[in-house]
Amino acid sequence: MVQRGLLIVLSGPSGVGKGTVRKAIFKEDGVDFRYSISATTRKPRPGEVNGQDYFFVTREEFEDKIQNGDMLEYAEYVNNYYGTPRSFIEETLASGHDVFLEIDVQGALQVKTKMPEGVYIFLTPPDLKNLRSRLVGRGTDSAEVIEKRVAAAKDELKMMINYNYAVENDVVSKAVDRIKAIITAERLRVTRVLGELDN
Ligand SMILES: Nc1ncnc2c1ncn2[C@@H]1O[C@H](COP(=O)(O)OP(=O)(O)OP(=O)(O)O)[C@@H](O)[C@H]1O
Ligand SMILES: Nc1nc2c(ncn2[C@@H]2O[C@H](COP(=O)(O)O)[C@@H](O)[C@H]2O)c(=O)[nH]1
Repeated sequence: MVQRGLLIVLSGPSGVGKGTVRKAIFKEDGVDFRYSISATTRKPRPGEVNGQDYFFVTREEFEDKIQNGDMLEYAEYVNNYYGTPRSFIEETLASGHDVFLEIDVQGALQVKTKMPEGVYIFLTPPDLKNLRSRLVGRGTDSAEVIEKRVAAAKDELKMMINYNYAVENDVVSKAVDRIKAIITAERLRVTRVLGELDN
């Protein structure tokens, strides 16, 4: 029987560096995670590619997917829907591959309720001032949207307690090493629990 893959959920406020850290992890030697591409009603930013960064859909299309049960989780965040297509997660885990989700806090907590065996990692900024300057420095959002994202972050940080791990993203390479260590330990724990080392 194929051993089920590990579900890894990286979450935290917008601008903390989830995408930056995730891309750096994926470049590391020996890392073979499958990335779950989310669906969103947000408009693509310059350079974003449909089917690679997100599946960009209309509100009507997204609401149809919700109705059809196609979303493992979804959230409305700063006036747009974001969600995780269910079939990719189920099929990929069943085929024995590890799946990596990079989603907001509302969504991560929904997934944790449904799939508590996953590894839930909250990426935290050194402080809120730093978070705001990362959002400003990224240059992708209006001042109004940045204020909404920082306001959301204040509530999201309070949810850190519900995660298995908190990782500070002070320096990208350090955050990458911390997350890799967590995943190595979790994989060993899961293997042991399944009794693979009994023989
Ligand atoms: N450790 C770090 N130190 C300084 N800047 C960082 C660090 N990590 C990420 N950044 C910068 O912060 C900005 C936001 O990063 P990123 O887009 O990866 O955040 P995110 O959490 O994925 O955001 P969103 O949830 O909105 O997609 C980027 O400009 C990125 O280069
Ligand atoms: N609940 C979900 N949140 C998601 C998903 N995909 C991305 N996100 C999060 O939304 C915000 C905003 O993203 P942005 O690309 O507009 O900056 C951020 O926190 C993302 O991590 C998802 O499938 N479900």
